[in-house]
Amino acid sequence: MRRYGKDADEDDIRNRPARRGSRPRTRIRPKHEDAAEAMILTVDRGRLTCLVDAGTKKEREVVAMKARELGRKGVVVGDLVDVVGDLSGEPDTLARIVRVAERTSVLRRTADDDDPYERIVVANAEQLAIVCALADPEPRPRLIDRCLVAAYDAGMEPLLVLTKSDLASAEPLLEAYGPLGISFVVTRRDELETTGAEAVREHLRGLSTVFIGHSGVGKTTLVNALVPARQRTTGHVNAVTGRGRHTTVSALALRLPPPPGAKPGSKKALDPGWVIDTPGFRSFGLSHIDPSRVILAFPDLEAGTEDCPRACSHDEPDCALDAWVAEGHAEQARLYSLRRLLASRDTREGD
Ligand SMILES: Nc1nc2c(ncn2[C@@H]2O[C@H](COP(=O)(O)OP(=O)(O)OP(=O)(O)O)[C@@H](O)[C@H]2O)c(=O)[nH]1
Ligand SMILES: [Zn+2]
Repeated sequence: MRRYGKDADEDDIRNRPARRGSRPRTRIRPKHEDAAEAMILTVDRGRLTCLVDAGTKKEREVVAMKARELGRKGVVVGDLVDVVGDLSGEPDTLARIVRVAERTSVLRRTADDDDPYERIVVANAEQLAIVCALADPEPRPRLIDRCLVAAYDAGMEPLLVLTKSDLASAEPLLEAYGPLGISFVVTRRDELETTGAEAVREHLRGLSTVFIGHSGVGKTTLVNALVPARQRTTGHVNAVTGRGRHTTVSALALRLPPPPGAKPGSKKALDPGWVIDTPGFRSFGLSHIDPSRVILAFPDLEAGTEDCPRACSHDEPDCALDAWVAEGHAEQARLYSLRRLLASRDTREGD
Protein backbone atom coordinates (compact mmCIF):
# COMPACT_ATOMS: atom_id res chain seq x y z
CA MET A 1 0.00 0.00 0.00
CA ARG A 2 1.34 3.42 -0.89
CA ARG A 3 -0.10 5.90 1.51
CA TYR A 4 1.40 8.98 -0.04
CA GLY A 5 1.13 8.05 -3.69
CA LYS A 6 -1.32 10.62 -4.94
CA ASP A 7 -0.41 13.52 -2.73
CA ALA A 8 0.41 16.85 -4.20
CA ASP A 9 3.81 17.86 -2.98
CA GLU A 10 4.47 21.38 -1.90
CA ASP A 11 6.56 22.00 -4.98
CA ASP A 12 4.58 19.82 -7.33
CA ILE A 13 5.00 20.75 -10.95
CA ARG A 14 1.80 20.22 -12.83
CA ASN A 15 2.66 20.45 -16.52
CA ARG A 16 3.32 17.00 -17.88
CA PRO A 17 5.56 16.52 -20.88
CA ALA A 18 3.42 16.10 -23.99
CA ARG A 19 3.18 12.60 -25.42
CA ARG A 20 5.17 12.41 -28.59
CA GLY A 21 3.42 10.24 -31.19
CA SER A 22 3.23 6.55 -30.40
CA ARG A 23 6.93 5.96 -29.91
CA PRO A 24 7.21 3.51 -27.05
CA ARG A 25 9.05 5.09 -24.16
CA THR A 26 11.77 3.06 -22.62
CA ARG A 27 11.14 2.03 -19.04
CA ILE A 28 14.80 1.53 -18.38
CA ARG A 29 16.22 4.55 -16.68
CA PRO A 30 19.82 5.63 -16.74
CA LYS A 31 21.66 4.45 -13.67
CA HIS A 32 23.68 7.59 -12.94
CA GLU A 33 26.48 5.75 -11.29
CA ASP A 34 28.36 9.01 -10.82
CA ALA A 35 25.53 10.48 -8.72
CA ALA A 36 26.27 12.02 -5.33
CA GLU A 37 24.01 11.74 -2.32
CA ALA A 38 22.60 14.95 -0.96
CA MET A 39 20.04 16.33 1.46
CA ILE A 40 17.54 18.97 0.44
CA LEU A 41 17.93 22.13 2.53
CA THR A 42 15.33 24.33 0.89
CA VAL A 43 13.13 24.63 -2.17
CA ASP A 44 12.49 27.87 -3.96
CA ARG A 45 10.25 27.78 -7.02
CA GLY A 46 11.71 24.66 -8.55
CA ARG A 47 15.28 25.38 -7.48
CA LEU A 48 16.46 23.05 -4.73
CA THR A 49 19.44 23.69 -2.50
CA CYS A 50 21.19 20.40 -1.76
CA LEU A 51 23.92 19.65 0.78
CA VAL A 52 26.55 17.42 -0.83
CA ASP A 53 29.33 15.53 1.00
CA ALA A 54 27.70 16.47 4.30
CA GLY A 55 29.97 16.32 7.32
CA THR A 56 33.18 16.19 5.26
CA LYS A 57 35.72 18.85 4.36
CA LYS A 58 34.22 18.92 0.88
CA GLU A 59 30.74 19.73 2.17
CA ARG A 60 29.04 22.28 -0.05
CA GLU A 61 25.67 23.55 -1.17
CA VAL A 62 24.67 22.78 -4.73
CA VAL A 63 21.64 24.23 -6.49
CA ALA A 64 19.71 21.67 -8.51
CA MET A 65 16.43 21.12 -10.29
CA LYS A 66 14.41 17.97 -10.68
CA ALA A 67 15.43 15.82 -13.62
CA ARG A 68 12.66 15.17 -16.11
CA GLU A 69 12.75 11.47 -15.35
CA LEU A 70 11.39 12.14 -11.86
CA GLY A 71 8.11 13.10 -13.48
CA ARG A 72 5.54 14.41 -11.06
CA LYS A 73 7.32 13.09 -8.02
CA GLY A 74 7.88 15.94 -5.62
CA VAL A 75 11.09 16.73 -3.80
CA VAL A 76 10.80 18.43 -0.43
CA VAL A 77 13.04 19.69 2.34
CA GLY A 78 14.67 16.81 4.21
CA ASP A 79 14.58 14.51 1.21
CA LEU A 80 17.69 12.44 0.57
CA VAL A 81 18.43 12.53 -3.13
CA ASP A 82 20.94 11.58 -5.80
CA VAL A 83 22.27 14.48 -7.85
CA VAL A 84 24.25 14.51 -11.07
CA GLY A 85 25.79 17.14 -13.30
CA ASP A 86 27.85 20.08 -12.10
CA LEU A 87 28.31 19.44 -8.40
CA SER A 88 30.98 22.07 -7.85
CA GLY A 89 28.64 24.37 -5.98
CA GLU A 90 30.10 27.29 -7.97
CA PRO A 91 27.86 30.26 -8.77
CA ASP A 92 25.63 29.87 -11.83
CA THR A 93 25.79 26.07 -11.85
CA LEU A 94 22.75 23.88 -11.82
CA ALA A 95 22.77 20.15 -11.01
CA ARG A 96 19.98 17.64 -11.56
CA ILE A 97 18.17 15.47 -9.03
CA VAL A 98 17.69 12.01 -10.48
CA ARG A 99 16.49 9.94 -7.52
CA VAL A 100 14.66 10.47 -4.25
CA ALA A 101 15.26 7.95 -1.47
CA GLU A 102 12.32 6.33 0.24
CA ARG A 103 11.11 8.58 3.04
CA THR A 104 11.12 7.50 6.68
CA SER A 105 8.48 10.09 7.62
CA VAL A 106 6.34 12.63 5.86
CA LEU A 107 4.80 15.65 7.56
CA ARG A 108 1.71 16.69 5.67
CA ARG A 109 -0.85 19.41 5.96
CA THR A 110 -3.72 20.86 4.03
CA ALA A 111 -4.03 24.63 3.85
CA ASP A 112 -7.39 24.23 5.57
CA ASP A 113 -9.83 21.39 6.04
CA ASP A 114 -11.70 22.08 2.80
CA ASP A 115 -8.54 22.06 0.74
CA PRO A 116 -8.39 18.82 -1.23
CA TYR A 117 -4.66 19.23 -1.83
CA GLU A 118 -2.50 18.04 0.96
CA ARG A 119 1.06 19.13 0.82
CA ILE A 120 4.11 17.37 2.03
CA VAL A 121 5.93 19.92 4.12
CA VAL A 122 9.04 18.01 5.19
CA ALA A 123 10.43 14.49 4.71
CA ASN A 124 12.50 12.28 7.00
CA ALA A 125 12.16 14.34 10.20
CA GLU A 126 11.88 12.53 13.52
CA GLN A 127 10.48 15.25 15.73
CA LEU A 128 7.83 17.97 15.50
CA ALA A 129 8.42 21.00 17.71
CA ILE A 130 5.10 22.74 18.28
CA VAL A 131 5.91 26.32 19.21
CA CYS A 132 3.25 28.01 21.29
CA ALA A 133 3.40 31.33 23.18
CA LEU A 134 2.13 31.33 26.75
CA ALA A 135 0.71 34.81 26.08
CA ASP A 136 0.68 37.44 23.32
CA PRO A 137 -0.81 35.70 21.37
CA GLU A 138 -2.90 33.59 23.76
CA PRO A 139 -2.21 29.86 23.53
CA ARG A 140 -4.59 27.97 21.24
CA PRO A 141 -4.91 24.47 22.68
CA ARG A 142 -6.97 23.23 19.75
CA LEU A 143 -4.21 24.25 17.39
CA ILE A 144 -1.70 22.40 19.60
CA ASP A 145 -3.98 19.36 19.47
CA ARG A 146 -4.15 19.55 15.70
CA CYS A 147 -0.38 19.73 15.45
CA LEU A 148 -0.12 16.72 17.79
CA VAL A 149 -2.47 14.76 15.57
CA ALA A 150 -0.31 15.69 12.56
CA ALA A 151 2.80 14.51 14.44
CA TYR A 152 1.24 11.20 15.39
CA ASP A 153 -0.07 10.71 11.87
CA ALA A 154 3.41 11.36 10.49
CA GLY A 155 5.02 9.01 12.99
CA MET A 156 6.98 11.89 14.52
CA GLU A 157 7.66 12.56 18.20
CA PRO A 158 6.08 15.81 19.37
CA LEU A 159 8.00 18.37 21.43
CA LEU A 160 6.04 21.21 22.98
CA VAL A 161 8.01 24.49 23.04
CA LEU A 162 6.25 27.02 25.24
CA THR A 163 7.64 30.52 24.62
CA LYS A 164 7.31 33.91 26.37
CA SER A 165 7.32 32.46 29.88
CA ASP A 166 8.13 35.98 31.12
CA LEU A 167 4.51 36.88 30.30
CA ALA A 168 2.55 33.93 31.77
CA SER A 169 2.97 30.64 33.62
CA ALA A 170 3.25 27.36 31.77
CA GLU A 171 1.42 25.41 34.50
CA PRO A 172 -2.14 25.35 33.10
CA LEU A 173 -0.99 24.12 29.68
CA LEU A 174 1.39 21.56 31.13
CA GLU A 175 -1.43 20.24 33.28
CA ALA A 176 -3.66 19.78 30.24
CA TYR A 177 -0.91 17.97 28.30
CA GLY A 178 0.40 15.94 31.26
CA PRO A 179 -1.61 12.78 30.46
CA LEU A 180 -0.18 12.75 26.94
CA GLY A 181 3.34 12.43 28.30
CA ILE A 182 4.75 14.86 25.74
CA SER A 183 8.29 16.23 26.08
CA PHE A 184 8.28 19.95 26.61
CA VAL A 185 10.58 22.89 27.11
CA VAL A 186 9.71 26.38 28.36
CA THR A 187 11.59 29.41 27.01
CA ARG A 188 11.80 33.17 27.35
CA ARG A 189 13.65 35.59 25.14
CA ASP A 190 16.10 36.93 27.75
CA GLU A 191 17.15 33.39 28.71
CA LEU A 192 17.54 32.32 25.10
CA GLU A 193 20.39 34.81 24.89
CA THR A 194 22.24 32.98 27.69
CA THR A 195 21.67 29.36 28.77
CA GLY A 196 18.19 28.92 27.31
CA ALA A 197 19.22 28.04 23.77
CA GLU A 198 21.39 25.11 24.85
CA ALA A 199 18.55 23.81 27.05
CA VAL A 200 16.34 23.64 23.95
CA ARG A 201 19.14 22.15 21.81
CA GLU A 202 19.42 19.26 24.26
CA HIS A 203 16.03 18.11 23.01
CA LEU A 204 17.20 18.31 19.39
CA ARG A 205 20.59 16.57 19.37
CA GLY A 206 21.08 14.00 16.65
CA LEU A 207 17.54 14.51 15.35
CA SER A 208 15.86 16.37 12.57
CA THR A 209 13.15 18.55 14.14
CA VAL A 210 10.51 20.51 12.27
CA PHE A 211 9.44 23.75 14.00
CA ILE A 212 5.88 24.85 13.43
CA GLY A 213 3.80 27.56 15.00
CA HIS A 214 1.48 30.32 14.00
CA SER A 215 2.62 33.88 13.44
CA GLY A 216 3.87 35.85 16.39
CA VAL A 217 4.61 33.01 18.81
CA GLY A 218 8.33 33.80 18.76
CA LYS A 219 9.49 31.05 16.41
CA THR A 220 11.93 33.28 14.56
CA THR A 221 13.41 34.54 17.83
CA LEU A 222 13.78 30.93 18.95
CA VAL A 223 15.31 29.58 15.74
CA ASN A 224 17.76 32.49 15.53
CA ALA A 225 18.90 31.71 19.08
CA LEU A 226 19.24 28.00 18.30
CA VAL A 227 21.17 28.56 15.08
CA PRO A 228 23.18 31.77 15.48
CA ALA A 229 24.81 31.25 12.07
CA ARG A 230 21.40 31.61 10.49
CA GLN A 231 21.66 35.37 10.12
CA ARG A 232 24.49 34.84 7.68
CA THR A 233 22.70 32.22 5.58
CA THR A 234 19.52 34.22 5.21
CA GLY A 235 21.45 37.09 3.63
CA HIS A 236 22.97 34.80 0.99
CA VAL A 237 21.77 35.43 -2.53
CA ASN A 238 21.88 32.56 -4.96
CA ALA A 239 23.51 33.32 -8.28
CA VAL A 240 21.32 30.90 -10.20
CA THR A 241 17.99 31.96 -8.82
CA GLY A 242 19.05 35.56 -8.24
CA ARG A 243 16.97 35.50 -5.10
CA GLY A 244 17.86 35.69 -1.46
CA ARG A 245 16.77 32.93 0.83
CA HIS A 246 14.53 35.34 2.69
CA THR A 247 12.07 35.13 -0.17
CA THR A 248 11.60 31.40 0.19
CA VAL A 249 8.18 30.11 1.09
CA SER A 250 9.35 26.56 1.68
CA ALA A 251 10.81 25.08 4.81
CA LEU A 252 14.51 25.61 5.46
CA ALA A 253 16.88 23.10 7.09
CA LEU A 254 19.49 24.60 9.41
CA ARG A 255 22.23 22.66 11.17
CA LEU A 256 22.63 23.22 14.88
CA PRO A 257 26.02 24.24 16.23
CA PRO A 258 27.87 21.32 17.89
CA PRO A 259 27.30 20.82 21.60
CA PRO A 260 29.74 22.64 23.89
CA GLY A 261 32.84 20.52 24.46
CA ALA A 262 32.17 18.09 21.58
CA LYS A 263 35.43 16.76 20.15
CA PRO A 264 35.93 17.89 16.56
CA GLY A 265 35.19 14.98 14.23
CA SER A 266 33.22 13.07 16.88
CA LYS A 267 29.71 11.81 16.18
CA LYS A 268 28.30 14.49 18.47
CA ALA A 269 30.10 17.21 16.54
CA LEU A 270 29.20 15.76 13.13
CA ASP A 271 25.56 15.05 13.92
CA PRO A 272 24.48 17.95 16.10
CA GLY A 273 20.90 17.84 14.83
CA TRP A 274 18.85 19.84 12.35
CA VAL A 275 16.25 22.54 12.84
CA ILE A 276 13.75 22.71 10.01
CA ASP A 277 12.09 26.09 10.08
CA THR A 278 8.74 26.43 8.35
CA PRO A 279 6.78 29.51 7.35
CA GLY A 280 4.25 30.62 9.98
CA PHE A 281 0.71 29.48 9.28
CA ARG A 282 -2.78 30.50 10.29
CA SER A 283 -4.37 27.07 10.36
CA PHE A 284 -3.28 23.48 10.17
CA GLY A 285 -5.67 21.50 7.98
CA LEU A 286 -6.06 17.86 8.87
CA SER A 287 -8.49 16.52 6.28
CA HIS A 288 -5.94 13.88 5.26
CA ILE A 289 -5.58 12.36 8.72
CA ASP A 290 -6.31 8.70 9.29
CA PRO A 291 -7.66 8.27 12.85
CA SER A 292 -6.30 4.75 13.01
CA ARG A 293 -2.83 6.27 13.09
CA VAL A 294 -3.65 8.58 15.97
CA ILE A 295 -4.44 5.64 18.23
CA LEU A 296 -0.92 4.38 17.55
CA ALA A 297 0.28 7.19 19.80
CA PHE A 298 -1.73 5.62 22.62
CA PRO A 299 -0.27 2.12 22.94
CA ASP A 300 -1.92 1.73 26.36
CA LEU A 301 -5.36 2.06 24.73
CA GLU A 302 -4.77 0.01 21.60
CA ALA A 303 -5.72 -3.34 23.15
CA GLY A 304 -9.10 -1.82 24.08
CA THR A 305 -10.02 -1.27 20.44
CA GLU A 306 -10.30 -4.99 19.66
CA ASP A 307 -14.08 -4.99 20.11
CA CYS A 308 -14.63 -1.76 18.18
CA PRO A 309 -16.91 -1.77 15.13
CA ARG A 310 -15.08 -1.93 11.81
CA ALA A 311 -13.34 1.34 10.87
CA CYS A 312 -14.22 2.81 14.25
CA SER A 313 -13.04 6.40 14.56
CA HIS A 314 -12.78 5.82 18.35
CA ASP A 315 -14.82 8.97 18.73
CA GLU A 316 -18.31 7.51 18.27
CA PRO A 317 -21.01 5.96 20.51
CA ASP A 318 -20.22 2.32 19.63
CA CYS A 319 -16.52 2.64 20.37
CA ALA A 320 -15.42 -0.17 22.66
CA LEU A 321 -12.90 2.00 24.48
CA ASP A 322 -15.43 3.51 26.90
CA ALA A 323 -16.39 0.17 28.44
CA TRP A 324 -12.81 -1.10 28.37
CA VAL A 325 -11.44 1.96 30.18
CA ALA A 326 -14.37 1.87 32.66
CA GLU A 327 -13.28 -1.68 33.52
CA GLY A 328 -10.02 -0.15 34.69
CA HIS A 329 -7.65 -1.27 31.91
CA ALA A 330 -6.34 2.24 31.34
CA GLU A 331 -6.65 5.73 32.75
CA GLN A 332 -9.72 7.78 31.98
CA ALA A 333 -7.52 10.85 31.40
CA ARG A 334 -5.78 9.06 28.54
CA LEU A 335 -9.05 8.26 26.81
CA TYR A 336 -10.16 11.84 27.35
CA SER A 337 -6.93 13.07 25.70
CA LEU A 338 -7.37 10.73 22.75
CA ARG A 339 -10.93 11.94 22.24
CA ARG A 340 -9.84 15.55 22.48
CA LEU A 341 -7.23 15.01 19.79
CA LEU A 342 -9.64 13.16 17.54
CA ALA A 343 -12.24 15.91 17.99
CA SER A 344 -9.69 18.51 16.90
CA ARG A 345 -10.05 17.09 13.40
CA ASP A 346 -13.39 18.86 13.06
CA THR A 347 -13.02 22.39 11.87
CA ARG A 348 -14.19 25.17 14.09
CA GLU A 349 -13.95 28.91 13.95
CA GLY A 350 -10.37 29.95 14.67
CA ASP A 351 -8.67 26.74 13.60
N1 LIG B 1 7.81 38.94 26.00
C1 LIG B 1 8.37 38.14 25.10
N2 LIG B 1 8.33 38.46 23.79
C2 LIG B 1 8.92 37.64 22.91
C3 LIG B 1 9.58 36.44 23.32
N3 LIG B 1 10.04 35.82 22.22
C4 LIG B 1 9.69 36.59 21.16
N4 LIG B 1 9.03 37.69 21.57
C5 LIG B 1 8.49 38.79 20.74
O1 LIG B 1 7.32 38.32 20.05
C6 LIG B 1 7.23 38.92 18.76
C7 LIG B 1 7.11 37.85 17.70
O2 LIG B 1 8.33 37.13 17.66
P1 LIG B 1 8.90 36.43 16.36
O3 LIG B 1 10.10 35.68 16.75
O4 LIG B 1 9.00 37.38 15.24
O5 LIG B 1 7.66 35.44 16.10
P2 LIG B 1 7.33 34.48 14.89
O6 LIG B 1 6.63 33.35 15.49
O7 LIG B 1 8.53 34.18 14.09
O8 LIG B 1 6.33 35.33 14.08
P3 LIG B 1 6.23 35.53 12.50
O9 LIG B 1 7.52 36.15 12.08
O10 LIG B 1 5.05 36.44 12.37
O11 LIG B 1 6.00 34.16 11.94
C8 LIG B 1 8.47 39.79 18.62
O12 LIG B 1 8.12 41.10 18.94
C9 LIG B 1 9.43 39.21 19.64
O13 LIG B 1 10.36 40.14 20.10
C10 LIG B 1 9.62 36.14 24.73
O14 LIG B 1 10.16 35.13 25.19
N5 LIG B 1 8.98 37.02 25.56
ZN1 LIG C 1 -13.27 2.59 18.79
